[in-house]
Amino acid sequence: MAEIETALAQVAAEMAEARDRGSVATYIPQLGKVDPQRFGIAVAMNDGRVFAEGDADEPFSIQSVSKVFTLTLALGKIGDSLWQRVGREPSGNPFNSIVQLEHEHGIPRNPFVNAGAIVVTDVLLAGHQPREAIGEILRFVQFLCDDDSVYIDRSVAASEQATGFRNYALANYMRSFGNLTHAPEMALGVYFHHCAFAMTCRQLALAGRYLANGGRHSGTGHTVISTERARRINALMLTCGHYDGSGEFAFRVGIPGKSGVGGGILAVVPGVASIAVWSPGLNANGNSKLGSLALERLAKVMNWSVFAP
Ligand SMILES: NC(=O)CC[C@H](N)C(=O)O
Repeated sequence: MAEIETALAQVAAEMAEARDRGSVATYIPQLGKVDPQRFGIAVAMNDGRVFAEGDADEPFSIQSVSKVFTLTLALGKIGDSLWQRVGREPSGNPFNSIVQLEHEHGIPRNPFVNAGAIVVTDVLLAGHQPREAIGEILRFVQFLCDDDSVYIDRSVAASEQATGFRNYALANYMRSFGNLTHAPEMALGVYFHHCAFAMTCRQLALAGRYLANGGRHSGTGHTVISTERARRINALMLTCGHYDGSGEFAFRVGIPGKSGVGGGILAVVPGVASIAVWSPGLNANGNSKLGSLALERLAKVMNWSVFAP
């Protein structure tokens, strides 16, 4: 097995050479301004060591990677009753698709497509004002990575609030089936803000440690969630974390991962490490092109896979 430092340096050097870097998301205007040449990667090992390469200390918009943290909080809040409102199957459709919702009576396929994540956010909003719910999610993420400097990029949230017509459609549609308990603009206000969290690869890798460590915060030893739930969130990340590219990611990389249209991916090697990678250019499924490739290379040289002995 390769040394992690050497492997990371090799992967970063290879990515720096890459010509085809995908295209940055422009449907959220603010994300379209990010430099596609950026690349960062950080690995937080369960033994406490952290390794990083490239732009690993530059904050980026985590977007849908935040759905892992909101799912964790919602399961903590209402437990398995969440599954009455959200499914656990891959969708085989783009992240912002509306087509299945009609056939499936407003129950989204899984918590990682937009519709599912909006329901999860609706759960977190119960009993709170939107700003309190946003604060709770932010504090949770800051606690996970042990770093109060994680912040909300308000220009990204405002950009999406002004242009997120599909998400308004999804929320209104689910509300018509009774699967949204708050006004769509309230649930979406919280959703757009947690998608707009700005984090570095280092912070994100640290925040994901509990998933690599059986639900325990490996810094403090606190139980974040039960071991069983950590295992299940990892299973959902593997099957649904890359939308209609989830099968390909499992095939090529072989570990659970959750992508975001900001170009970030959080990936988990259960029992070993939490990895965050960032490259803003996306492939056709809206997942980071070089981020996926970097994880494929790293997993291969390190022999990291949930399918290998
Ligand atoms: N895949 C993503 O990262 C999508 C998140 C984005 N905020 C949206 O709702 O469109």
